[in-house]
Amino acid sequence: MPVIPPDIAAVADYEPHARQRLDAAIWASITGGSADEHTVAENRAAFARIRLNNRVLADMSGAHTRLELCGQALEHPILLAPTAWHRLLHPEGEAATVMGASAMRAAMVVSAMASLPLEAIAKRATSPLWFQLYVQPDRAFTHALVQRAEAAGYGAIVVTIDAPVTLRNQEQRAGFRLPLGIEAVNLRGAQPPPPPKAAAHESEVFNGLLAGAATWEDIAILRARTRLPLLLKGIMTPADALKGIEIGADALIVSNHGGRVLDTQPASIDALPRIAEAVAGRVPLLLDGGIRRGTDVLKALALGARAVLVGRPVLHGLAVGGATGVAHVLKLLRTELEIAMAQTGCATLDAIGPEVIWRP
Ligand SMILES: Cc1cc2nc3c(=O)[nH]c(=O)nc-3n(C[C@H](O)[C@H](O)[C@H](O)COP(=O)(O)O)c2cc1C
Ligand SMILES: CCCCCCC(=O)C(=O)O
Repeated sequence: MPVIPPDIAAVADYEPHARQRLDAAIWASITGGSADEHTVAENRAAFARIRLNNRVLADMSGAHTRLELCGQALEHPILLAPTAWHRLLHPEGEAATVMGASAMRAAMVVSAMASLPLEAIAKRATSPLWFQLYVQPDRAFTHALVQRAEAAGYGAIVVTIDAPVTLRNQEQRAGFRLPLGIEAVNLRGAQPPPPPKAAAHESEVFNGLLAGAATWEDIAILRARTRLPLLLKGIMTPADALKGIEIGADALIVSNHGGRVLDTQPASIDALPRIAEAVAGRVPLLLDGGIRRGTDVLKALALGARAVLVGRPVLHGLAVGGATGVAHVLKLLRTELEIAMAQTGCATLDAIGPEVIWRP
């Protein structure tokens, strides 16, 4: 049984312990963002800028954090964001993560790039599991993968739409390579993308990397093919949010991919209010990027999100303490959320509204 280091009082305290345990290139790969990492920093800075109003003497009897989302009853609004290759961080990989998530009754979004078979992960789950999809250049394979997730009992499909190409300089400088024996096992057997047609002087982005990239047309096809709720992850503008609703998405995830895609995008929490205004309650919004405190969860809910997802802190917990570390990270966040609800006089998630945000 791994012991949680005694100096851990908040999720950020896991970070130095995880760094100590991990190879430097793996650390760079999970911590890093895109290019100069302005958006990574901004995701945190934006939460810190938002101020809260306290409310005193509220009746908190019967207080709870339960909610319903995409047809599923959840104990609390803190989900595990999809993240690739958990065996990089712990020998049991996603099997440990899902046990930690289940212990805290947290819904987990399993990455298309998971390092264990999606069926094996599902067998260990006792809390809701959703499957995250990257549309593969091999579309027949993509649709078969969705069917596998349906058959294994996943409760929703989350299509990530913001990362057809990325620029990860910290990862490149550290020379990150997947170690032998760790791979995205669920993508085995997909036809590789067509070889780049570009000659040396031509664009390897337009003629190579983007070959087979998804478009809105693919989302419409997926919508028609799955009976599961379909979520789009990577929405950062009202225009894309409205397009997603038009195409039949059941929920939208406001996300800049933890600052790992387009550097100098705004913080996801800063993008949320305008998207919430445009969406006007037609579909639920979720948010990720920089959630490190229960007060961050409360702020996201106050500004229009129904739930949040957490990325890196879960990976830090996994690296330090396996399933126990994951469960502890979730427990810390949930307890902090409950404290923040008590201090702002909100007995339920529905009671968390814009008035908890302090305005000058
Ligand atoms: C190491 C790592 C791997 C990730 N892998 C995926 C992935 O496979 N699919 C995906 O949609 N998002 C992926 N993401 C993005 C997360 O789902 C999420 O958007 C982001 O981590 C949220 O920000 P946070 O880390 O500040 O909580 C990854 C993020 C990290 C840090
Ligand atoms: C071309 C993008 C590959 C990304 C693999 C996993 C992921 O999403 C990440 O952020 O890392």
